[in-house]
Amino acid sequence: MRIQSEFVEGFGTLAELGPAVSVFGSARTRPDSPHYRAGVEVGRRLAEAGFGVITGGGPGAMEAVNRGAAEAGGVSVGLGIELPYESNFNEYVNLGIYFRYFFVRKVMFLKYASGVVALPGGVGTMDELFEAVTLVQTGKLTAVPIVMYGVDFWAGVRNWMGATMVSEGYVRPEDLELVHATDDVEEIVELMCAAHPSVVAASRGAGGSR
Ligand SMILES: C/C(=C\CNc1ncnc2c1ncn2[C@@H]1O[C@H](COP(=O)(O)O)[C@@H](O)[C@H]1O)CO
Repeated sequence: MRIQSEFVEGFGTLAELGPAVSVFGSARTRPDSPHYRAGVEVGRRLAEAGFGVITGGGPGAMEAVNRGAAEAGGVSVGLGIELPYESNFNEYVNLGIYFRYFFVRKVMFLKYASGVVALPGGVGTMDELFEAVTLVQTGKLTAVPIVMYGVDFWAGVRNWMGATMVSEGYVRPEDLELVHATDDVEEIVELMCAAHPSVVAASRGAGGSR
């Protein structure tokens, strides 16, 4: 059965991955944009700190993050998705798996994530980000840092959650603290390192930059 084989292949391939951060973001981010440059920096700094990256393996922000990680010598995972039109891994993926089913792929994004970062994006990015928030909020996923990169970009969502969801009683105020927002790539790396001190120690032992 195709669904079962996708789970088996995903678990089998990723089980030995080591610490990695799942990074989501728009397929449409242009290579000449500040958000693409930020994605490259996120990938590069996470790799230097000892974390692999996991993206959707596609273009835009996914490519940027894979590029930064691969160029820094890190593990650069792409979880590709079969789409009605042709889609390939971006050239910076060095460990790739293809999925037909979004829901199987989403399990893989989070089961192997030591943290989650959302770069600016559209509905796909929102879906992946809020899946992570929901699983941590409900205790189905061990709490890991979840970061929105781009304070201005995400401000509307964050403000609405506070002003409407919390005040209507649909979200607990403390649940807002599950998600950090920053414009600083170093803060992302610090959050991941603080949550996973063993990665920092191993990275130092291997001659890493931290
Ligand atoms: C639309 C374009 C390419 C689509 N290719 C994708 N390949 C892999 N993963 C994708 C793709 N499109 C969306 N995703 C997933 O959703 C997130 C981005 O969605 P958004 O709506 O663009 O924010 C991303 O994290 C992927 O996991 C253009 O060439």
